[in-house]
Amino acid sequence: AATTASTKPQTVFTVPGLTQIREILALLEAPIISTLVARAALPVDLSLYSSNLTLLEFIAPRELIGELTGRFDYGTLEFPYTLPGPPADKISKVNPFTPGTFHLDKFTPNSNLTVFYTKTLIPLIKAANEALATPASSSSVFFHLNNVTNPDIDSALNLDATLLALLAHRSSIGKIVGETKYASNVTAYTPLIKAKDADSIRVLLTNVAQETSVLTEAAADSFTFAQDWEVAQGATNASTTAFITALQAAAAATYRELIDITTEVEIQYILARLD
Ligand SMILES: O=C(O)C(=O)C[C@]1(C(=O)O)C=C[C@@H](O)C=C1
Repeated sequence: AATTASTKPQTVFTVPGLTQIREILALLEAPIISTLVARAALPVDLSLYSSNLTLLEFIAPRELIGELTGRFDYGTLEFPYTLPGPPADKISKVNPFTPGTFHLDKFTPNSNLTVFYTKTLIPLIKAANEALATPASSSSVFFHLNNVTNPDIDSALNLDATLLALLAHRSSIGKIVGETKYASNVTAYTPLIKAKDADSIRVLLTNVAQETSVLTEAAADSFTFAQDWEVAQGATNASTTAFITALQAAAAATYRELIDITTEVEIQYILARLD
């Protein structure tokens, strides 16, 4: 049999099982929460996220260089079928899930995420930062920079970009979760896809117990990471500070949004599965 085999090596990747893909989602939680905590240790200047959207101006050239230098040319999603591009999400004008794209290395592929980040999460991060036991004029927890008009803006924007990229990456894995769920129940999904019945697909793929478990883990880890920052500063009441409470609120909002967007990506993916 070996002599008749194609000379072209061909790897067939199997669709991961639900346990496996959930483990991957779980492993992304620590970097997300720890970046969130590190970001909350720096001040938030709201003007960088509102009128002129300086954060997006900061990110745009990085994305452009990534594109021009081929850093996003990592190939197509290697599953045993042709992946169609799910349609644009409800805010984007352009398709944020281009055919074959898996990692979505870009920082801002999903407008829902960007809007959530700038409008909802940034105010929560600001509240957490202001609850830190540090002088209001200080630029950071451990040191003081004397240019108060520039409170470590570049560090803050770098952490914003990293956090956005992690959130985008986690959400894009919804495509794989979608494939896992479709593959394990083709007979149930097929008629719903043919009927374009997004609501029933949502009901079929939602798992409230798993969501509770994901949210509980995020709450526990945000507590631990935030407490570590307080301990490092020598806080005596390190487990009950306003910073920890505020940080946990930010983490809870982040994970609620992540589950919602991941669910939406799963639905969009499955809807296009038979195209
Ligand atoms: O683990 C799953 O079953 C998923 O679909 C992923 C996920 C999540 O984002 O963590 C999303 C929707 C489900 O209701 C539960 C969890």
